Amino acid sequence: MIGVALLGCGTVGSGVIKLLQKNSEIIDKRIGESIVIKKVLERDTEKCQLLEIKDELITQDIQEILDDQDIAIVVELIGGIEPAFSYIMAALARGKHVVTANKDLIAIKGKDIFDRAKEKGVDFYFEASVAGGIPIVYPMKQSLAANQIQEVIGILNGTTNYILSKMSQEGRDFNEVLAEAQQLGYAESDPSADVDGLDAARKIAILSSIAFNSRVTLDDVYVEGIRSITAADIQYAKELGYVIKLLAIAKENSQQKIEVRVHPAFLPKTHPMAGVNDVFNAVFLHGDAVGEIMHYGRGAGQMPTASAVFGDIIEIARNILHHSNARIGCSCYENKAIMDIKELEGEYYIRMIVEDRPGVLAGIAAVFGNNNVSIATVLQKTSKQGWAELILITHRVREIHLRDSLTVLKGLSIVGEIKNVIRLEGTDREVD
Ligand SMILES: NC(=O)C1=CN([C@@H]2O[C@H](COP(=O)(O)OP(=O)(O)OC[C@H]3O[C@@H](n4cnc5c(N)ncnc54)[C@H](OP(=O)(O)O)[C@@H]3O)[C@@H](O)[C@H]2O)C=CC1
Ligand SMILES: N[C@@H](CC=O)C(=O)O
Ligand code: NA
Repeated sequence: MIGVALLGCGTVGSGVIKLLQKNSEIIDKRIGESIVIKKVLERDTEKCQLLEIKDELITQDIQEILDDQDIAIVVELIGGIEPAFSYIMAALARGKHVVTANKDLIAIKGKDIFDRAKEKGVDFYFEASVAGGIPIVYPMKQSLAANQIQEVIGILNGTTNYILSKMSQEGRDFNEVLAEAQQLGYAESDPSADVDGLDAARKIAILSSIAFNSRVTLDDVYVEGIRSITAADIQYAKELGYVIKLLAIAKENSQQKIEVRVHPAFLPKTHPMAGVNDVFNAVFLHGDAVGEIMHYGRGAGQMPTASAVFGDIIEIARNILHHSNARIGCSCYENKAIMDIKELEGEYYIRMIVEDRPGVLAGIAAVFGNNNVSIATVLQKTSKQGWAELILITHRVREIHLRDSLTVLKGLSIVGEIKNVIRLEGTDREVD
């Protein structure tokens, strides 16, 4: 028997219990030993009772779990930084193995946790923390371990992908779709973490650390969310042959600097990630040996996330049975610099309101030209009371030059408003 304690009986915790109730026979046969839930920490005991968990298993006291010698694996599913961090550190200190889905914690406190796990010779697994049910953490640490990873591009947040998909395909309103995503159990307890890009930033911090063997924390990630995306931007993207996705991007350049950012992006309709819709996530990566690969599946939701959590429990159980715990630890043995977003080079979509009269376009083009920004595409749209909407796509330019141009343009009387600026991604992809 391998004893497990669950901390938290919310969306994911309940999923883990349901999965064991449904598939315990097959799980136990695959491991060669039975997995038994010995305790569930939950402040709202009614939630557990609904799942037909025996009353005596439910506790509100973490000490009962820490002191129980029969509990080998602690599964943290309460979320947030505290008390999750203290509970995990205490469990590791007691020689217990830990599984978590908590990307908030790993992206900030990862180093402390990995150090403690190493010191105690125990396992710390976190597959569900990135892209929910999609296997990506373990494959990167294991199956792809012989590769130098050059880039990782992810759609890593189910809630925002669901919102953008519904806005794009059904023309629905942002707030209405967000409420639906919350209802479906996709969103974080504070959904601004999803909408403002923080959740995806935490996940790409974790993947970058694994990919480039250097600790990347949440503070290192440049972040923009999706609140600025309007129906007009989505429509122009379609007209120009793109879709808008919230992308999480990590690359290593030739000077071993790490570029790590989360922002909405225009992605060509032909890109493999352009068809990733609704709550689905995808991680697209390039390794020097494997070439391009894409992992695709449900990035949020009760049972997909429980699937990833349980995969970790099973792996640890096997390690316990074969006395092989702590085989796969943290691989951040380098200390690489992080690139400033202003050093970025890329193509940009710009939507602005300008005066609709002769010479205006030439004036705007001159500002861009003077700042080394070359324009690839210009569209002029609806003209209202002397004002027109101008859509521009740049060639590949330095972000600092684009920002300088926009600062000058904002000061011109011919420019009413810069409505939005969105980066393009995946336009230079070479298919090998
Ligand atoms: N939902 C998803 O699709 C995914 C979630 N995750 C991650 O999984 C974790 C859990 O998420 P999720 O299940 O959605 O969250 P929920 O809010 O549904 O569940 C968390 C549960 O933990 C309980 N809890 C919180 N603090 C304590 C505490 N101090 N003591 C006892 N119980 C506590 C909460 O009770 P109460 O309600 O009373 O606060 C709640 O029942 C998070 O880290 C999240 O980021 C990862 C991938 C996908
Ligand atoms: N809120 C997250 C849940 C999984 O991490 C998301 O929407 O992807
Ligand atoms: Na995962």
